[in-house]
Amino acid sequence: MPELLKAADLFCERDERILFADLSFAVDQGEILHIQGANGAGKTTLLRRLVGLSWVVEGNVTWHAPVADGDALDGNRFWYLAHRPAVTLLQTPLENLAFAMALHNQVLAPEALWQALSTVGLRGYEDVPAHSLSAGQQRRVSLARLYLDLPEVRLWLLDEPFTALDASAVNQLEQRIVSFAEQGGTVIMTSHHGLHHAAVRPLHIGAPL
Ligand SMILES: Nc1ncnc2c1ncn2[C@@H]1O[C@H](COP(=O)(O)OP(=O)(O)OP(=O)(O)O)[C@@H](O)[C@H]1O
Repeated sequence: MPELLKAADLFCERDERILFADLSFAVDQGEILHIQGANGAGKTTLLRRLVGLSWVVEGNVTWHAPVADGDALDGNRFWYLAHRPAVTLLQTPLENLAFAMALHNQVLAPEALWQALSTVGLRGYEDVPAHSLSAGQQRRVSLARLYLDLPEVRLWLLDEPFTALDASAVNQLEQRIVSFAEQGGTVIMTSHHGLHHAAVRPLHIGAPL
């Protein structure tokens, strides 16, 4: 079976500093690729390149089909949760989640959205504007997408998903990531937070920590 995602000979230079060079790796189904590195090492830049949102990384990325630099992947088949939670502050958590679904050309029953929000601890906050939520609650709005049942979404790209979460939410997200991988899903994530499981494969970029 071909790898789900393959990156070859990636090279990135910013402001005359080489962030990474000759970087090659592949990710298979059921794996969790944990991109690690110091602040500024280029983790977000790399993740954006894998999704096709970066124009500054040379090299080849293949996700079943070639993904050119600046050529976004088919968004219906993966979740990309960026470093900042993509939450529209004037919308409620429910509206944010429904909008994310619409971008995926999906319509789920409202009960499924309520359930996902409840799972991430936002019961009672479904209908308040997101600007009145705390940083951790806004992160949870973004993470609620990971609790929707979308069989065609087999890849998650998560940029620092644990940011602003309390200990129990960190624990819950760890378990969710692991169970997704155990069901054959693939996760590529950046995090300064350690994740310990047999399915985790570290990928270190930049100078040794
Ligand atoms: N738009 C930009 N223009 C110029 N340099 C940039 C730009 N975006 C990022 N950089 C630089 O690229 C380097 C890598 O940034 P990136 O956000 O990928 O790092 P990171 O490893 O994700 O860091 P952190 O752990 O702090 O989130 C940084 O030195 C940053 O200043």
